[in-house]
Amino acid sequence: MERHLATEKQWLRTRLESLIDAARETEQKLNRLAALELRLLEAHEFPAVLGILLEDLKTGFDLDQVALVLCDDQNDLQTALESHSLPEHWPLRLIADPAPLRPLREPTLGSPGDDDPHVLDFCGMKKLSSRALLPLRRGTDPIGLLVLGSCRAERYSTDQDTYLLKRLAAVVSVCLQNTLSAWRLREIGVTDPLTGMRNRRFFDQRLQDEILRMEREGHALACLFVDIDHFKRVNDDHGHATGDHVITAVAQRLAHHLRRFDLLARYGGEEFVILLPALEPAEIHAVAERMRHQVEATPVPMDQEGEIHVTVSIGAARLPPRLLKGKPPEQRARALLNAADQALLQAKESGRNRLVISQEFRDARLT
Ligand SMILES: Nc1nc2c(ncn2[C@@H]2O[C@H](COP(=O)(O)OP(=O)(O)OP(=O)(O)O)[C@@H](O)[C@H]2O)c(=O)[nH]1
Repeated sequence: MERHLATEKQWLRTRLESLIDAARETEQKLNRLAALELRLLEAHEFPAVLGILLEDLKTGFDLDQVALVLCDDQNDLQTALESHSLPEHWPLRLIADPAPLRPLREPTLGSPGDDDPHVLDFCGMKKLSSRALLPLRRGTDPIGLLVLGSCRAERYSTDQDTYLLKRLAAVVSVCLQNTLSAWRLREIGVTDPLTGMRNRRFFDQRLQDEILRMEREGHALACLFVDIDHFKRVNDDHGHATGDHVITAVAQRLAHHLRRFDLLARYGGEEFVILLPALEPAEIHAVAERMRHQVEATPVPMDQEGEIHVTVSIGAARLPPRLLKGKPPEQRARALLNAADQALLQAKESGRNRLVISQEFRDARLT
């Protein structure tokens, strides 16, 4: 009898210890999940949010795959992501039409099946033994799908409780929406509403960055001021709305000649400013001439009243890497802008529809 009791006591002790171990493990998991959610809520930009989801979640929770599908139904998420140059190996797919995600309303656990949305083809679902599909939603609208995958079949089974996964999906949904909203707000603040090009505020920030970059990388920086000639006449003869249309068309013609990392901004009224890093004097001359010539040669078609011919005057300056080296970036920026502005004035005074390159630029040719 005594022996029997001792065995039972031992069995109970072992059982209790294993329950305590399981509870401890669950508590640790909960703490890790809470910490990850907190980091997500504190992250404000896409690289941070996506890095937490696609890398930290995978390593921190011992998963074999974490992939993300996001709906880009307003066509700007791609632009937002491209502005950050994210790692190419991240398993991330954008879809324009959220329809394939609509049937998924709750987390779906178990082994990958033929019913899984076909938009998951990209993330190697076939190699997984179990997966959790977490629908991301704004109210009832799908905004994406988070996939957690494992090579262990028991990791996600159909009978598992989904409370924590639902909570994670809700936090991820809110974070992704907030990040996109913040990006959209920032974009509005730095975009010219008429032309869709960058505005002066963005240009001023970028100019400082480019000056610092030129110091680091040792290349030159060119600035072009471009002003539509006799623009007042366009407004007077055709009305303000037509004038707006012409400003937008000229902006598009100028933008056509830029490289990915050049910058075109509307500086004000009918004046644009362009930054061209790392170009030789002859290249600056060539690109500015191409812009001037294209505006002259391509009249702006109007809806009802034929087309409008306009020309532009361009003032250019190039700050060579060694010029004003060691001076504060603001001083170098001001010198570059003043030189380009003076050149524009000369282009206007000497007859318009022409390119003038500042004296600094000519001096730089000798260095
Ligand atoms: N439609 C339209 N007109 C604008 C806008 N901003 C400024 N303008 C007009 O642009 C004209 C600029 O005129 P001016 O600065 O006298 O210069 P200009 O007639 O272009 O002559 P030059 O620059 O000397 O060749 C003014 O009539 C402004 O009212 C805008 O956003 N839309």
